[in-house]
Amino acid sequence: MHEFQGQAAVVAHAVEKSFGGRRGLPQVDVLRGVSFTVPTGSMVSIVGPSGCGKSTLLFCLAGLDPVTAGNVQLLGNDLSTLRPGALARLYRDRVGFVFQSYNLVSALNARENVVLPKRLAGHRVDLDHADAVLTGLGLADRTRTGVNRLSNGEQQRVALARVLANAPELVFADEPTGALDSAASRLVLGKLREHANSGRTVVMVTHDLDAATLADHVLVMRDGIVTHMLTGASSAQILKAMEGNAA
Ligand SMILES: Nc1ncnc2c1ncn2[C@@H]1O[C@H](COP(=O)(O)OP(=O)(O)OP(=O)(O)O)[C@@H](O)[C@H]1O
Repeated sequence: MHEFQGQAAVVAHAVEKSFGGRRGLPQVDVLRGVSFTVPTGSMVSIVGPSGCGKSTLLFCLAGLDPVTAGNVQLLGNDLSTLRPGALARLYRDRVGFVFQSYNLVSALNARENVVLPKRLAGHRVDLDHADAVLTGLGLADRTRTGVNRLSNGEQQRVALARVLANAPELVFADEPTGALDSAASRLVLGKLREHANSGRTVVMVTHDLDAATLADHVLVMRDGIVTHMLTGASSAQILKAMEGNAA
């Protein structure tokens, strides 16, 4: 169970993650043995009730938080042995993470936020390309606006543009439509779907079951485990799996 066919962009094997348990803090076991494979060129959604461990799983898969037990392979790299410099290079060249909290630089405008990773890496920056990516996300008239003057939904799209502008092989996105209205959500999801259609890989956490159906595969979680792995699922099928978990 929980195996997809195809070459793997991410492999999770018996992943466990606990917080606390030291200095008198109670131990919280958030991930309790999660195994699955994300095939290259696919889009995968992770759904489940609030607090079931979706964001924690995404951070562990992305190498941004160490696992307590088990193992993650990211684009063929074993995260348990990967040196910090190598992980930084993966993020510079091959992987992008869209944070739920955006993590934009508030003193810069939208286009400068988009080119910032390239600037920091000392690479040539292409502001016209940044504008084109922002325009594709409905932000044509916001490219030169300071991000501290943008709405939450606009900032969320700038954060996605910053990742997509680098065309990484693998994108992690934590609730990428959380602050968006339905029209902007459609734009964002369309771009993520396009990204996967071009042979790249997208792993997305979402509360929105309609959004989840755009993915090739849907992982349904409950209490730190993956209970269902659905392929080509409708929102009714996802809901049924989640309701089965709640019963
Ligand atoms: N650093 C931490 N220390 C202690 N507990 C944590 C920490 N991070 C997360 N948790 C706990 O882990 C559990 C899962 O959190 P997580 O954010 O992964 O859930 P989620 O499914 O993404 O929730 P939501 O849908 O509400 O965003 C929660 O009970 C949370 O309180």
